Amino acid sequence: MSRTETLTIDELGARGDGVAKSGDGQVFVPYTLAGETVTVIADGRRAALLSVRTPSPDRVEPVCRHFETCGGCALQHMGPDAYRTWKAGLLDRALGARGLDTSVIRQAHFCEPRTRRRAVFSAILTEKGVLLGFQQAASNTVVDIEECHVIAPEIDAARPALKAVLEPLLPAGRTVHATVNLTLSGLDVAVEGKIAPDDRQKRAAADIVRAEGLARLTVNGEIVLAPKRPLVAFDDVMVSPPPGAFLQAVPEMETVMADLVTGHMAKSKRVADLYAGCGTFALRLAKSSTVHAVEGDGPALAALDRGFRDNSDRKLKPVTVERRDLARRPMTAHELRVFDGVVFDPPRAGAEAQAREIAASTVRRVAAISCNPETLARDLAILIQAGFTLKSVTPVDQFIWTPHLEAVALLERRTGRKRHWSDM
Ligand SMILES: C[S@@+](CC[C@H](N)C(=O)[O-])C[C@H]1O[C@@H](n2cnc3c(N)ncnc32)[C@H](O)[C@@H]1O
Repeated sequence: MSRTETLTIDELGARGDGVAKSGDGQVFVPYTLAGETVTVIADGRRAALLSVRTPSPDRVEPVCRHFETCGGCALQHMGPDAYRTWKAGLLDRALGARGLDTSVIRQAHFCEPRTRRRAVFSAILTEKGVLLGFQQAASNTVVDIEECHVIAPEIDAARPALKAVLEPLLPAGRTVHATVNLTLSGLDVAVEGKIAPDDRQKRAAADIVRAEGLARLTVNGEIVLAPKRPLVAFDDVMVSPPPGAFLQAVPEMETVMADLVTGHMAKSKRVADLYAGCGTFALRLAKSSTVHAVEGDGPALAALDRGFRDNSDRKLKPVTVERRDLARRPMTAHELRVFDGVVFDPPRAGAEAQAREIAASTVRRVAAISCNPETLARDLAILIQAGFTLKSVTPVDQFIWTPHLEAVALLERRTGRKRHWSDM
């Protein structure tokens, strides 16, 4: 049953919500800051903010008119200094909770607003036309945004064109997702959802794609029109990503991460790049090492492979590819014996099974990239137990105003383990 309460916020939790004591337990209050006294409507452990009675000195006016309605950002009400301290501290907390050495955490890198080159919009056709934006926090409601301070200006400016493309494709009332990647050739738009547009609908959408100068439009993986081949550059290696491809969110932050990874692998002759995507790291590493790229997504791996073959003038060392589900079938310690370096960059759930195999292998140098400090800390602990030393961990904030934090960890050990992890 919901109740109105006045609470004092003790701290921000890992998801950016204020945490307050209430009765015997804790209550989480979004859009609050440590030290604030707030009035809320609480329902169990969640509470909705009614008013801020005593604002924190760190409180600022949010830059976006949709803040608190659109579920995209959680922390625009926090001043930049406090935000940066809190954000970098997420890594400190996650590593500290596992008893790991936090003194090796390096200075964080922060992206600027309006730099994200990949956006996953929600869209729905209503009586008012197409609504395009992000889903309200903890709800299916699509917030029709009129501005966004996170995405690149090219994507923000294309919102009317995107609505026009979607209008002929959408049945009324059906929510779809449109992944928009800003590529060197223009916008690559991949629509996914329970829709099956007929030829007439696709022709109408294609006309708008052409008129608006979009690079490509696909619906559920099928090309509607591709006037240009979408291209991205991993340094000077050009790759054509598949529809809706995973790309690191902010190009400048990708460069920071890639420099860390390639610098750490500089002495490794044979590198395994696990969870390789379209080759963000693999194709850069191939400048100085032979690379075996392993990835679960077939189209991403095909793009990586073609990127390698199409860039023969870049004098890359050999790159081999393998499609594999690394959660179910991690590369074994035995398979890893031929590599002196391993890079792994898993999704949020981390790479526990894979980390155990690396721990049991003879691999001596590892770069672990992660967008989840908690699973990263778990996977690092497995490696450290097996004799690796954590040389550095660098926080990279490419998800401004959200509680998501990327990090690059670099590890080394003198000799590889001989025993399997199950012996431990
Ligand atoms: C965080 S992305 C990193 C991609 C790439 N390293 C990059 O920087 O662009 C994680 C990648 O893991 C892949 N992936 C997710 N689950 C996987 C699994 N079980 N086995 C293999 N690859 C998986 C995704 O398709 C995605 O390409």
